[in-house]
Amino acid sequence: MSSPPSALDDGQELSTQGKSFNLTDIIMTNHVKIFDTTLRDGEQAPGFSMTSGQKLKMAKALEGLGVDIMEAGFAAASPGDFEAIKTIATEVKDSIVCSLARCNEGDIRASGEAIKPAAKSGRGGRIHTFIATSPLHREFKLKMSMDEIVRRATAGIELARQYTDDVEFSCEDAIRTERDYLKRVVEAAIKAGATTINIPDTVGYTTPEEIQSLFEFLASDIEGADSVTFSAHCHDDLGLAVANSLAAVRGGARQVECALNGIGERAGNCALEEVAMALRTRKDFFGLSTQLKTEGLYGASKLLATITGNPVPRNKAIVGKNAFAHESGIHQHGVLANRETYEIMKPEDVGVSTDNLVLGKHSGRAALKNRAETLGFELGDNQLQSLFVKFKHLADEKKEVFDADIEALILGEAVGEIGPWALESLYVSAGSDDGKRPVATVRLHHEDGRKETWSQEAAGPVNATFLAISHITGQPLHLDSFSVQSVTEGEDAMAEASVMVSTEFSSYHGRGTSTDTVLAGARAYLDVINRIERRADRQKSIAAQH
Ligand SMILES: CC(=O)SCCNC(=O)CCNC(=O)[C@H](O)C(C)(C)COP(=O)(O)OP(=O)(O)OC[C@H]1O[C@@H](n2cnc3c(N)ncnc32)[C@H](O)[C@@H]1OP(=O)(O)O
Ligand SMILES: CC(C)C(=O)C(=O)O
Repeated sequence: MSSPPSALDDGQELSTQGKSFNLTDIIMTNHVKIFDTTLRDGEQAPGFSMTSGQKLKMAKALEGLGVDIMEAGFAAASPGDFEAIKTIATEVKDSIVCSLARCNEGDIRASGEAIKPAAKSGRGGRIHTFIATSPLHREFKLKMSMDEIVRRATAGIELARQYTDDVEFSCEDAIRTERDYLKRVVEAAIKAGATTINIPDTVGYTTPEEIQSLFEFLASDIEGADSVTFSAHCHDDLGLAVANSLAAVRGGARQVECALNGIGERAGNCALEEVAMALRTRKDFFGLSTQLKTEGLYGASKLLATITGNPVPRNKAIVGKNAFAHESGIHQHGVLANRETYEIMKPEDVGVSTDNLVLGKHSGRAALKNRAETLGFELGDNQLQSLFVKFKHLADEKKEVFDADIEALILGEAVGEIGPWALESLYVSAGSDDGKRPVATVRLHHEDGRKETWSQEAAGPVNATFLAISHITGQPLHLDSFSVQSVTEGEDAMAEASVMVSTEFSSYHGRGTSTDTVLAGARAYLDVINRIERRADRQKSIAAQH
């Protein structure tokens, strides 16, 4: 198979506006800087705002990922954002911390003050100042002439340079700006001292070919181009943000602005995890690297989803639950033979665990046998066939078949129903605002005849219920997740609760259903405890046999 042409093939001739030049002569570095804007453009989207503490937590995760620059906020936006940037600039050691500012004195001074802790420590902080340049924004939004915008940009950059040597300038809505005028603004910005020139596709309007040619034009036609880093900032209104960012890089951009999970204004920004893994996976094509520790991508993405309360869609590239999951028999068969049949990246390279064949109704014998073996069961052909029949029946009823379900099938048990513990009654008092905490009274009975009741107070009714169950069973569990979803429609909808728990040795998933959500939760929690106890019993009897 012949390899695809690299973006940086030696001697690649580019033609822009009738001129010819060699891109490798102009772009000396193969390092693409990752400028993360999760905490600024990402946070400014509805439903994604974070407290200062949450921003710091995310900032630490981004630092751990190895982003070159993190835009921590917009210092003039609010006292809270100012303080958050200042704290991040104090705490973050390995990434450059940046604040956004309009081209006006107040914003730039606020940004300069906010990043001072980073500047003082010698690491340096960045001020990112911007002004719109397109005709629409000039006429209707800013109501400024072309000359006035150039004056504002120049003055803003000069002021920013009094605080830091690291000044980024953005021509907002650059894509819809006349090329001649864009050239004029960018040249003025470079003369005024900007060290990074960002070309935003503010409204997600461009196409890969168009943006690549624009960056080639900048690299070849702008005076002072070789003294600055060109940067792309693409929005996803047409679903092209990642493709456009990669095309910009092919055109000469050496900084990509992006956000985890692709969050950002409207449809979002270029997704950090996607652009980073595209550069890594297709290094043969792009010939470029980032300094990201991509193994942290999945964890950082999950942290962001948890902090903002916005789950990552299952089918999201790189970090979605399905990104490395295979349910179809033919795919599973291929992956078991050689992962590369259906995987272009290693799950562990983005921090996803490798045990990810999802068993469901489309799965085949190969995957079932493999999972049974992973769980420690060697099956003969007849046993596998009989298990497969039971498994298919179960998969028709359940969306996903978990390890514990398979264990139960192999051992001939009904799924999620059999003890040793059974819930006899649950009574919960909650909802008053008279200062009393919710109380759950739980009565369980064990198959050995024991019956026990316990009342527990806690911050919430579900928490109180779980604590009471743990008290009776002697199983204090650490929850990985608890969720409830409606599985039928109408006022008496059936709720399905799902509980995930990790112990030292394994993960357990329990389910419970009821029209009462707290009762569904109690059943799911008890389901987990029963699974743990049954497994322990099994292991004891296996040990006794040997
Ligand atoms: C493409 C982007 O993502 S840009 C970043 C967008 N992010 C944000 O806006 C979040 C933070 N913003 C805020 O908190 C507020 O908008 C503030 C505090 C910055 C300003 O609030 P206000 O003073 O009430 O102004 P308001 O938001 O109503 O309007 C923006 C003003 O800035 C002006 N302006 C907009 N961009 C720029 C710029 N780059 N440089 C100079 N002035 C600008 C507008 O012309 C308008 O001026 P006017 O008040 O004289 O009409
Ligand atoms: C401030 C700039 C970079 C921006 O967010 C945009 O144009 O989308």
